[in-house]
Amino acid sequence: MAGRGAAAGHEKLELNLCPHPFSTAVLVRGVVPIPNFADTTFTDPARIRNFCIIAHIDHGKSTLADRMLQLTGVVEERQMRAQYLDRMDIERERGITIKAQNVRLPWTVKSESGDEDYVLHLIDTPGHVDFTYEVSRALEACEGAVLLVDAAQGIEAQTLANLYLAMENDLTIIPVLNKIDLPAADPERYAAELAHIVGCEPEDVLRVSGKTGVGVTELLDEVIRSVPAPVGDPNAPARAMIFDSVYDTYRGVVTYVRVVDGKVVPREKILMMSTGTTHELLEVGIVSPEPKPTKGLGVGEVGYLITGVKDVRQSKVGDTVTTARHGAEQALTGYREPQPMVYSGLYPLDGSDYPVLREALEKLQLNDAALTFEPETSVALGFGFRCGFLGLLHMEITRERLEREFNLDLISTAPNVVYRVEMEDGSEHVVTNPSDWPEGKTRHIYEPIVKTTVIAPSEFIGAIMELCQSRRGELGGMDYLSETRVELRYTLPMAEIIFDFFDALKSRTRGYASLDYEEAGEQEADLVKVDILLQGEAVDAFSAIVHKDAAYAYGNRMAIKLKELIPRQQFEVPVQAAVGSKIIARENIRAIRKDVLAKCYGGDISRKRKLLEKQKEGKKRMKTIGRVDVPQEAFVAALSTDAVGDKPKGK
Ligand SMILES: Nc1nc2c(ncn2[C@@H]2O[C@H](COP(=O)(O)OP(=O)(O)OP(=O)(O)O)[C@@H](O)[C@H]2O)c(=O)[nH]1
Repeated sequence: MAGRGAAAGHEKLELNLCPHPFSTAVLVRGVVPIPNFADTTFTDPARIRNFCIIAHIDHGKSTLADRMLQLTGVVEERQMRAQYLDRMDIERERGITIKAQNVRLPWTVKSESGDEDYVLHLIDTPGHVDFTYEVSRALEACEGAVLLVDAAQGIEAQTLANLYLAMENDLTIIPVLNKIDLPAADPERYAAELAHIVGCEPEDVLRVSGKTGVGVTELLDEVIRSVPAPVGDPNAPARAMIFDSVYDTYRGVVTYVRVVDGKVVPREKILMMSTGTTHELLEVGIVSPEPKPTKGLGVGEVGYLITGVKDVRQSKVGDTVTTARHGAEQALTGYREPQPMVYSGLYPLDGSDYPVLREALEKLQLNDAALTFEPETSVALGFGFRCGFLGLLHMEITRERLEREFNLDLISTAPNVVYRVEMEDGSEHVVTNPSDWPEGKTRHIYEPIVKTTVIAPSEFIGAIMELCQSRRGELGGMDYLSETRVELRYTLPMAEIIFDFFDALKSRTRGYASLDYEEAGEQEADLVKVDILLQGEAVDAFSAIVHKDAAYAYGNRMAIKLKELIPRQQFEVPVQAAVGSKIIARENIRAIRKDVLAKCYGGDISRKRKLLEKQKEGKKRMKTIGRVDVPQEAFVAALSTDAVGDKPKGK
């Protein structure tokens, strides 16, 4: 059957956890390129197979990719580390893939007529719903997809979402059950389930264990057998599709492409077709699994280009690269641009960190085209930025990276979705921030909605329906995947789903339900802006846009929370929640005069002074809202996730 791939020739590979292969490459010492492999560019397309692995979160894509790296010999046993292709610290700590990665693998199929050498390009894709756009890019660069399903869990919501994406892209699907080594694995049952949705026989479902390596050789053989070879015209003007671009501190932007027609070679002038900009190609190469410069890339090949450009926005994902002279006339069809779905304000706890935050966001944006930000000011929080994210996990990860990589202490306001407001006077406003909510009479308010798929054991149907209804959901349909598992489809307002929905769903289904959703336009909604007032003054950081029926609950919750968090002042402070000029909730913080000298009778004046100094220091850290001093911790605590019910749905 299959033989081994070329043996790797790395002398020493440092286990450097860097965002992408390039940073590693600079630090790797003594890497000897794999003989006769790096140079095999301009491979005959008939000998190339481009495929990806798609699966629900945690079903084992990265682990299976690890085994493939080992089996094909591109990474040696002693150099192996888990989740080899997940190069960001955060990815490895959380055990999730955020950036798609690609790697070139040699594979030899042994047959009676002799050995046949092939080149496989594997694209490891992220599984979380926030990063679906990465999956869709990866799919564009492939002809086949390995659809991986955990043999102890069966099909989950993102299994279906990814399968549909792959089918839309006309990819050949190879259904595979993973983790068959687990005692709880039930391959018979789930092979039938998988065969049913893919439309094949249960015997056609391959069974592997990414952990032990069982069945992986057969899987690679199957990829060669069933995934079609790429087709393209080698003599036509070059056309390569950008499916990812990352920023590297040392090399500038590294653009990952799949060549469709013609070829790209170093030192050539290339044209980015959507922007019309030209750049000189400084380096062309492949990733296997570290970057290796080559003489060029031909039809069907996947690799990287370096032009010295410093900003990923100049090398847009979905764009077509061609040669500046005698280039192609017609661009390839691109991807849809990632659109921010969730907005939140990010403020430095220490106001003097504002320039650092700006620089940090600019740096992150170099590598994350989906991140948007613009300056905003808040009476309560000072100077900061309104940032747009793909979802809550994206937001959480961005914030964590900012705090970790740039040493910043940040406070973020409650996230919100984007609303469209039509006023009586005919004007229209797009609201990404509650404080931008227009004054005056509104005619129509629109909120974004999502199509949601929930998969769970059928005993939980009632609980799921109840939850969805309480979140203003509309049932779209229900199907049984097997006798005991059911798929429910709901249309829900995005604002209801992105915050704590997943947690609520998990707790009502004892963790058995899985969820996926996709944007589905907008709907008219009865929304109001709730302001929180301290002594009659609105605190912008606490304002929120909520459904009319939820306004009272939000106002009440925040008022109670703030009453607990804000220290008593020398006068009574009313905490109110208001919709327009109507007060809907009220709490009082009773007056107190704190005498710090109370315990210090008689004696030493220097001790008294010290206490007063300490009190003064403490006061400096307070923000003054009107006459009310609010400690920063109160903002942090009031905006913390449980205060507004916006727990993210990561893993
Ligand atoms: N027993 C067993 N465990 C496995 C197998 N494959 C993966 N796992 C475990 O399943 C968990 C998830 O594996 P990953 O490879 O990180 O999953 P993933 O699908 O890449 O996850 P994302 O990158 O977040 O989408 C890890 O704890 C793995 O050790 C397997 O074949 N057998």
